Amino acid sequence: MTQQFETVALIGIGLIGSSIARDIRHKGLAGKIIVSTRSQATLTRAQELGLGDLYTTSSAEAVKDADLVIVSVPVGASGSVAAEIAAHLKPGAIVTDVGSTKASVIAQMKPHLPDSVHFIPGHPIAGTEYSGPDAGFIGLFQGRWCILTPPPGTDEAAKAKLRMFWEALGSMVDEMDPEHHDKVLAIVSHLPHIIAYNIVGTADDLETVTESEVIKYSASGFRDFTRLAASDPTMWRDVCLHNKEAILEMLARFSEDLAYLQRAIRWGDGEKLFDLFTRTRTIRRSIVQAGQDTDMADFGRHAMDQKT
Ligand SMILES: NC(=O)C1=CN([C@@H]2O[C@H](COP(=O)(O)OP(=O)(O)OC[C@H]3O[C@@H](n4cnc5c(N)ncnc54)[C@H](O)[C@@H]3O)[C@@H](O)[C@H]2O)C=CC1
Ligand SMILES: O=C(O)C(=O)Cc1ccc(O)cc1
Repeated sequence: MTQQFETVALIGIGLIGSSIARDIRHKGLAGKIIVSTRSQATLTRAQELGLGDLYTTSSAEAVKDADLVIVSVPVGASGSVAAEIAAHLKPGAIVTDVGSTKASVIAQMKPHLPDSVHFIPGHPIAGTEYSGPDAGFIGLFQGRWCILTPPPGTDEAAKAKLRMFWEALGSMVDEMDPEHHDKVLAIVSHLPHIIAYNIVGTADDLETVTESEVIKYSASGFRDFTRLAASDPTMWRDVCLHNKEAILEMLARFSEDLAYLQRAIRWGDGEKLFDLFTRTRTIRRSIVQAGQDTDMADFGRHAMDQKT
């Protein structure tokens, strides 16, 4: 594939940042990759893995010659990263992010960024429950959606360049307004994680009652929840705090529907249960048909052998 950017700066080099680094290198999309992260230990690990060409703990230093800056940090840290890099960005650079929430990231970052750069927030809908630079792998974004939430009036050429970048990583790209993104992601991603954290927590509280049978028999539906509930605590704390309104709205809807289900069970209303379970099965089948059911964690474990 041909080079798309002279210099790319990656701020944050965990699961997502390091997967992007591996893909950029693998596909030859940039002349130079600059890796920056706050902690020296993570930076040293990124260097050992050979994820970039230059390494620095200073995000200001990292961005100064970059044509594309990708911020891949927990959403609660977006504002401080924007404040650190703002005065050092190259005019004409594209600044993007990969955060799981969008309205809050825009509110945190935009006020700091100069008009001389193109700020185009993004969110690849691809990941695993693992984190850190070792967890990334080539091909994470292949066949996955990436949602861009460009502010009104965003330069079309810059948007097209970023779109081409994600397409080169194998993604399908969509555009949305940030509030809509946050509502959609609240139901398809944030709520499932919160439900998983909750059910695993409840089971853990019951351990004295169940005498460790939860662990022993966990090759059942519970096991699927434990995968999601093993996701990074910092990342998911930030998602909850930064998509509060949409998550609370979806949780309220969820609780109402759960009460309906509870009532159907209490009153032995088999028809209601059967109808719901039939409807949901159709949804699963359409997801499988659309090819969106790959177990990313298994794929990740397999692909981690490839490294860079
Ligand atoms: N994990 C997943 O499955 C997905 C995560 N995302 C989003 O991607 C972003 C990054 O997530 P992951 O790569 O999974 O996290 P991670 O925990 O694997 O990596 C986070 C990186 O950010 C660095 N970092 C933390 N605070 C920082 C700061 N203030 N300044 C500079 N670097 C800092 C850490 O050292 C680490 O390198 C998050 O916003 C998350 O919401 C998006 C799609 C999927
Ligand atoms: O591991 C999983 O099943 C995920 O759902 C990965 C994921 C986590 C957060 C995102 O914002 C997007 C994708």
